[in-house]
Amino acid sequence: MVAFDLDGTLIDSVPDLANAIDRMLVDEGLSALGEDRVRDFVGNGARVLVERALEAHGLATDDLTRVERAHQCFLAHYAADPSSRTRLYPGARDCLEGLHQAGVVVVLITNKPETFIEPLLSHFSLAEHFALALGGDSLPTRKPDPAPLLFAAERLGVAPREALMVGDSRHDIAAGRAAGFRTLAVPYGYNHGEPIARSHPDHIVESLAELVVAG
Ligand SMILES: O=C(O)COP(=O)(O)O
Ligand SMILES: [Mg+2]
Repeated sequence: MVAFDLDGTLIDSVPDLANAIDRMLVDEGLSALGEDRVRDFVGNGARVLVERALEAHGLATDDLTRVERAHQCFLAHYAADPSSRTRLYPGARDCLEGLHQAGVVVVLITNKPETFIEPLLSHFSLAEHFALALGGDSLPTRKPDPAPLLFAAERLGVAPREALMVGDSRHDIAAGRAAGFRTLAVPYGYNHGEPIARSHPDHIVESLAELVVAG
């Protein structure tokens, strides 16, 4: 079984995430931050993304009324336009098709809210590749907690040591290691501005086109 992360691994979604964050900020009377700033905030789900954008404006995130209003505002903007600027990374489709042809079970484990998974996978005609897709709010905990990975392995009857987690961020590598999966990282995604090598994944590939299925 191969478990893929979504944002920063299969799709370059920051242009649409940043657009929705910036629209939310303008609605809140704040200035837009732009893609380069927002890129480093992605990885721990929508609410944390919103909190980091507010913090970047020096606002305290213990104002729960403001955070919740901003969160709902971001979700509405992102729901209205989740894919028009988002691109599939080179090699992603070939990799998924190759795994499919090799008979490998593929699942999606993202920290993105579950509601956005289906529209994005449909937009890129990728839904058929995934036996299971879990979002950041599908279970009580999300990556770096191993729970979604272990849930997927159990649901599909796969031993964790026979599974591989593929991702772009330290949260993917930490979750994979904690679940007993092997880990493979791509260096082109979003990792809070840090090189993913610092997380010591078992493998790093420059492109998913290089992903070789072992065993
Ligand atoms: O939405 C996020 O924060 C990150 O999503 P990902 O887990 O697919 O990278
Ligand atoms: Mg990611």
